[in-house]
Amino acid sequence: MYDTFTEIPLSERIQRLHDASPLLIGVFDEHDMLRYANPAFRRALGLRPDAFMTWQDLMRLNHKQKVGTRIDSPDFEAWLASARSRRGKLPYRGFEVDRTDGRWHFMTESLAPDGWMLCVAVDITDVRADERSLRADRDGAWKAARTDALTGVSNRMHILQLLDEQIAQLRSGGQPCGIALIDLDHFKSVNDRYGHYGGDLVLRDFAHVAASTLRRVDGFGRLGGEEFLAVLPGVDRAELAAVVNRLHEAVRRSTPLPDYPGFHYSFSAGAGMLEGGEDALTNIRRVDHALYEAKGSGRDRCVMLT
Ligand SMILES: Nc1nc2c(ncn2[C@@H]2O[C@H](COP(=O)(O)OP(=O)(O)OP(=O)(O)O)[C@@H](O)[C@H]2O)c(=O)[nH]1
Repeated sequence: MYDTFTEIPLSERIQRLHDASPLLIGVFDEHDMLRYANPAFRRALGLRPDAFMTWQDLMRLNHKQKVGTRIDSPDFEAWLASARSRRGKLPYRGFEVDRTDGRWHFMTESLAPDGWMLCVAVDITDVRADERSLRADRDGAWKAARTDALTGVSNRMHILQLLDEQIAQLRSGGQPCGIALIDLDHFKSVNDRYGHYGGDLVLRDFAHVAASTLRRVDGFGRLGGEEFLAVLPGVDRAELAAVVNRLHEAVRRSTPLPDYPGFHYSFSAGAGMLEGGEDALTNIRRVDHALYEAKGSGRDRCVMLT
């Protein structure tokens, strides 16, 4: 398509506007890999013109080089897990971002049904600065209310809320959704042998491994104790089984206790497709039966509901 006055192709005109704009414009694919970023986006996040990476690696780079997004948390992995638990879960959201150079951005995320995401941010450093600390406190409280303090993933309330949203989607004719109820095996003996602190390290490791294995659109939260729930929109039974299988393999490779490099742990899972005709707790009860069966038949396995 051509601009009628100047004969410049519209796509090129849009490209030039992006290149010159102080707006940060970035596009991530369904695997959260950066696929497009305009120069302002690259400058703000300290990215070279030819660099493409996942959002997680981008945040790692920002944290290491102290550029771009300000990440003050002493536990970077917990910060990452917490940020991921909210990232790309809604069709649209906007939030304020604090940068290491003292500037502030209002970042928006627009999600397409296929998982691609458009991120556009505007500099708001000079706007309503007086109320910023108030807003930051409010946002901090909002996040804390949805985050599991030990592992950084969604807490019980937040993951059940994500589950409710998927049930509502299903009821309005939306995509299918898989769920997996996961329980670490023999966790009491992990605590007995390595102490409560050792047990906590294992819980954090599992949350980290799961967050790295699942997709951005997936929900993942700790229901309590050593029990977790994964919510996987858009998968069928075979894909659901493959995801849990990948998680099993990743956990088998993991060595969460630095003082005991030979220590490994496992989990059992019950998994199935979400039923739109049932509420969240009834759905969880169904996969809980499968989890019980997985425990009873030897652990370190997943039982899929038919
Ligand atoms: N370290 C630590 N332990 C916890 C936490 N929450 C719950 N636990 C412990 O997790 C253990 C769960 O034990 P059980 O429910 O008996 O199950 P299990 O030993 O994992 O055995 P199976 O589930 O049958 O494989 C208990 O010892 C709890 O004290 C926590 O936040 N940190």
